[in-house]
Amino acid sequence: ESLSTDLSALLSFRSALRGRTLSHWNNTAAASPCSWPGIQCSSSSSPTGQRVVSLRLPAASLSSAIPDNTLSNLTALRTLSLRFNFLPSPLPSDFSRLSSLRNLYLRSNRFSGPIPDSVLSLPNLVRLDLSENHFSGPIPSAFGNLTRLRTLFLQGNSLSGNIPKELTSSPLEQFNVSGNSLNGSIPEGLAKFGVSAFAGNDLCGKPLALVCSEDISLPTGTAAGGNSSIFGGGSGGGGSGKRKGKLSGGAIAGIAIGCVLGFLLLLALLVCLCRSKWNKKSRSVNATAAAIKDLEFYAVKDDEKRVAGLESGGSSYANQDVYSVGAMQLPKGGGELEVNGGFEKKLVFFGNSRAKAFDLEDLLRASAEVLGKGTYGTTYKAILEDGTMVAVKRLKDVNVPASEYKEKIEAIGRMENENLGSLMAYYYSNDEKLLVYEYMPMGSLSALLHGNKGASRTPLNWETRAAIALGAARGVEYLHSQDPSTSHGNIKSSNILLTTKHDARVSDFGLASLAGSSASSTPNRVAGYRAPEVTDPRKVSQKADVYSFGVLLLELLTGKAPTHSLLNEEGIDLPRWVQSVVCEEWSSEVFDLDLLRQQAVEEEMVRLLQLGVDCTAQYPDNRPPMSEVRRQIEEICGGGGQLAGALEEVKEVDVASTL
Ligand SMILES: Nc1ncnc2c1ncn2[C@@H]1O[C@H](COP(=O)(O)OP(=O)(O)OP(=O)(O)O)[C@@H](O)[C@H]1O
Repeated sequence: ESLSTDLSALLSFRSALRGRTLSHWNNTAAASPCSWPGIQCSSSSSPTGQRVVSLRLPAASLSSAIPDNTLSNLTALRTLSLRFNFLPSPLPSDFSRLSSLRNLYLRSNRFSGPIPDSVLSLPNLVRLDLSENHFSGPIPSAFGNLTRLRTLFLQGNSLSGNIPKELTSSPLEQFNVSGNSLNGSIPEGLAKFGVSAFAGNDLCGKPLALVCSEDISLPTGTAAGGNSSIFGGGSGGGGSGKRKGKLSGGAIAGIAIGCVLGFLLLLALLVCLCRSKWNKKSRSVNATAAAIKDLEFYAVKDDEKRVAGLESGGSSYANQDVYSVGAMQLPKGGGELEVNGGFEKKLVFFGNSRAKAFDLEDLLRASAEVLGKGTYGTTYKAILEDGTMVAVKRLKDVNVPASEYKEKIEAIGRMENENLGSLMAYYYSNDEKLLVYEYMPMGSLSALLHGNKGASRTPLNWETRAAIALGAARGVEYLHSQDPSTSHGNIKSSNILLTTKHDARVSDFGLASLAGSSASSTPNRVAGYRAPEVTDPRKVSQKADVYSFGVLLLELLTGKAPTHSLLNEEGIDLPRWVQSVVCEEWSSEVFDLDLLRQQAVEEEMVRLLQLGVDCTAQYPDNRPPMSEVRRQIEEICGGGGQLAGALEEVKEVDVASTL
């Protein structure tokens, strides 16, 4: 068994299932599947050699049953996440071959029937999530044999019967069976998981307020019929005639206790009902807070992209994959934000067509990944249950009153142009400000230019760069045309997002004026784009935008980020570096090597470079307006017709391999 066994297992899995993510699994590009989306391998220096150890395909539109002899051949697999798909039963019968499996996440699929024996025979399972499926029948007592099991999520199925007491022999730390058809008493050792772990069943015993009937021991006098027991003196039969027709002291006490218990039960039921209603209402907000705290934790802890759940670690709908990432444990339960003030606990959508396409609850259920931390907050990619992908920006340190905030965000939402990133919705509370954008699958120009330096990357040709420059110029020109005081304030390559056709969309506009004081401490990567006259980044202008756009043009042509180490070593910025080289001679030295291969377009490249230099003039008045910049780019690059041709060509490029 080796990586090649894993490769063929994955290929047979791919041909049997054909999901969205699987179409990016490219067997011709590499003999190793380790760089395919969703796959992680062990290091080649590990004792067993390089093997596939993690397969994560959340919300990948997988909808047919997994056949035998596919996944089960990934015998070194430790984590398998197939949550939020449409997978039906059965699991492959050879599933138990995955004996190294630690984490199995199958939440929100269409699995039905009894919980499969093959899962119960995975001896090393630590985390198991089978929630939100259609599993039925009893909870097998064999769970008790999984001696390492720490997380067991079975909520939202149709399981029936008792909760086996054997479960208490597993070292469970997380447990949830809510929303099934279970009955009987809750085994004592599980009471610590709280009411929410058991709600929505017919269960009794701690932690529920419903006391099991066998625990209610009433005085004997109340229980028996017989000739004189309840009318007698409680001693059974020997009552005097005087007492006939009267209740004995014991009977009265019994009835009184019965009444009190009955009342308590009723009260408990009422409390349960109210709580579940309240929980439903408040979960969204609390979960957002807790979830985002979780995500934040990851963003802070590790800059790498990590798959995380956008769900509350503390609620019954707890995180799953998050817990399997490395050895880190997320803080649980915490993160409850007290939200005050009159605001609507819902997403506010823009535009009619997309109105209410999803709600906050959907967003909270989405799986999420940190895309990056920017000036105004952290951005996450969230995959909704139906597969829709959105980018969610959590703003930090917003420094304007609510009314002004809403007004500004709504002004941003009203802007529509094919070269502007589209703001779909926002969420506002005192503690959380979220912006939901359309997700751009190709990522940013920054990633495209500087992301992949390996041999496998596809160089970005002149036509593509010119088309991106023109699209971005059109987007910024549109913004500037709204009002002389409207400006972007943060033009840079990570804010130029690309569609799969490499169309440029300018994003992040309008946020500068909302930012709090912390945004004024400029990170290096932003500083390179900033016009020299800008001292407070919150006070932006159209002329300052033109300067930043000029830096962007120079970046496109030189392939150097404004923070490039070469520039830092020389202690100068990109515009000055370009000028210093160019002044000596209009040499091709400045251009990206990838561009120099296209000798034929050097003249155009030089003209665009000159435009970049003009835009980055020291004095704002010497910079051309954006409409002029756009016009010149059109002229230099041959306008619509030629670019359209270039785009057609770009479509052919394997988009996945360009990043
Ligand atoms: N809608 C989106 N689709 C895809 N990727 C996005 C989207 N929005 C942002 N990103 C990417 O997420 C990352 C973080 O974005 P974010 O806007 O938070 O920070 P930034 O662009 O690096 O800095 P700043 O906040 O100063 O704009 C960036 O790499 C950005 O390109």
